[in-house]
Amino acid sequence: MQDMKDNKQLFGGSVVLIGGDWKQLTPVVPKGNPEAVIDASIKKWDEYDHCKQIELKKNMRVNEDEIDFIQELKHIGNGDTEGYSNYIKGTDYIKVDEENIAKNALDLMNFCYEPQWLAEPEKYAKELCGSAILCPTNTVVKRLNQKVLNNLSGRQQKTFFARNTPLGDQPLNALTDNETEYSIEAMEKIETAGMPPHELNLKNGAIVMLIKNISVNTGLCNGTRMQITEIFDDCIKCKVLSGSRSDNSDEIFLPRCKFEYGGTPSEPGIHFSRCQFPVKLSFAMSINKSQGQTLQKVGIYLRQGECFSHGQLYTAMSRVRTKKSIKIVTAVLDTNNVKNVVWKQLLD
Ligand SMILES: Nc1ncnc2c1ncn2[C@@H]1O[C@H](COP(=O)(O)OP(=O)(O)OP(=O)(O)O)[C@@H](O)[C@H]1O
Repeated sequence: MQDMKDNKQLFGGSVVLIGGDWKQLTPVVPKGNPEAVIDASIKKWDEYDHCKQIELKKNMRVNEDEIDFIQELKHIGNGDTEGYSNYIKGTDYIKVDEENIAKNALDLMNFCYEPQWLAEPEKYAKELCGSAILCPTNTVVKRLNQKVLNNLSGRQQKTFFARNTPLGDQPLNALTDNETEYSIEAMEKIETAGMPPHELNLKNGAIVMLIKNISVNTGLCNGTRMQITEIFDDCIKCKVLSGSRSDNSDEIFLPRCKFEYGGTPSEPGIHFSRCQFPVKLSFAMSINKSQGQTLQKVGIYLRQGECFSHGQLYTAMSRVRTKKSIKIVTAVLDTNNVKNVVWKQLLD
């Protein structure tokens, strides 16, 4: 901006509006400890002192009559130990109210995805799309997605295996047999948030998330939720259910796309390209991926691991409009306590 406007002031003298919520998740720093994450915050930017902060005070997502829930979300987001009776003194745990507890994954699944919705997924597309199971890590997300998919009745089911091709100097055929086997296996095992899996299980009626910006202007962007309506060998047909195209339930055809992995310090190991449909199952998703979404029901699954990073619990709980739209499976059976990580340096 400075170059374009030939002006050495910050942003070339233009007014720039940056929006965000300090209580929500931070940018991801691969393998970063809390100090590294805090260091990556905009608060550590040299020019941060030049920014004027304007506070938006009203929660527009939560229903206006949910006064206690609005207050509770503030307490959780700010990590308040005072004035919030659900805080367990001397710890970073809070007690979840009984009405928001689910006993296990099955309970949670039945809450988020009612059996009748799974039996007639096309009829209940909006309902299925309005729900999500959220977890702190992607490994658990994958397992839960498969569980819901198994319970979904769909007339067509297909598994698509990606084509993984090594990039860089050494082609696979230059390696010995053992090395080739190892390299192929290594590529197939790699899963990241920004790339579809090597093995993609799809079914008619399944809820998936687009993981590539196809056309931002027309609402087909990373994070758009859709329902699979037809599966072909070389493309999939999907109904768009979230974002600007959701009102007219547009249907689109998606071909396979190329994704690239490696070649950067945050993506160690083999450098390769993966050719796969640009979607991931999205009955369950990571809390990070849910940031920005508004949902009708949220199931938070913590049995395989508590929230471990700043703002995860707050982000997960603040996706919905009412408190009764949340159920949580806590880390330990018969305990209602969940960990709430808040790094105060990131707050105001
Ligand atoms: N001006 C408004 N009038 C009515 N409702 C609004 C308005 N702005 C936002 N909302 C409601 O709040 C919800 C969240 O809005 P939006 O996604 O723009 O907020 P956000 O700041 O990006 O939220 P978050 O960061 O928590 O995801 C919307 O789905 C909508 O229901």
